[in-house]
Amino acid sequence: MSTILDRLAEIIESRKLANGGDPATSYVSRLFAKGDDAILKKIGEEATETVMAAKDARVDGDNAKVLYECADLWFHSLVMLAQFDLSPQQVLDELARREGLSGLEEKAARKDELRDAAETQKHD
Ligand SMILES: N=c1c2ncn([C@@H]3O[C@H](COP(=O)(O)OP(=O)(O)OP(=O)(O)O)[C@@H](O)[C@H]3O)c2ncn1[C@@H]1O[C@H](COP(=O)(O)O)[C@@H](O)[C@H]1O
Repeated sequence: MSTILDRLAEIIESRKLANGGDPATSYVSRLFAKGDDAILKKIGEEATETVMAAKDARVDGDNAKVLYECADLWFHSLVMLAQFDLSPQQVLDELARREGLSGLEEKAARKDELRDAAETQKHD
């Protein structure tokens, strides 16, 4: 059974100009026609709006606005993934790969790697 992420990704893919998408009738095609900068600008805007909604929710208790803005952010992230020929499944696979790996352990391992790389450079 396909998920909403798969179905949306499929619709978004069909909106690419190369697949017959029409900027006159489709918001997504319009974004593709504008290109990288317009898509990335939307991600920045939607991320900021999500942060602002979350901050406001702590004051006015309107958690629904957080959901609404987060949906906008996820949606535009799907458009960005399609622009780079990536799929939501690949993001889910990356999350699955990280399953059970503590963020703190991963961070410590990354620091060790950086330290080792710096040591190697010093001795080169
Ligand atoms: N899920 C969405 C979706 N979520 C948000 N949006 C649009 O994203 C935009 C969000 O931008 P803002 O909140 O900043 O509002 P705005 O001021 O209108 O935006 P801009 O003028 O800056 O573009 C709005 O125009 C929303 O309508 C979406 N547009 C489309 N979809 C899905 O994508 C499908 C294909 O859409 P079309 O390509 O338009 O047919 C649709 O059937 C939906 O399933």
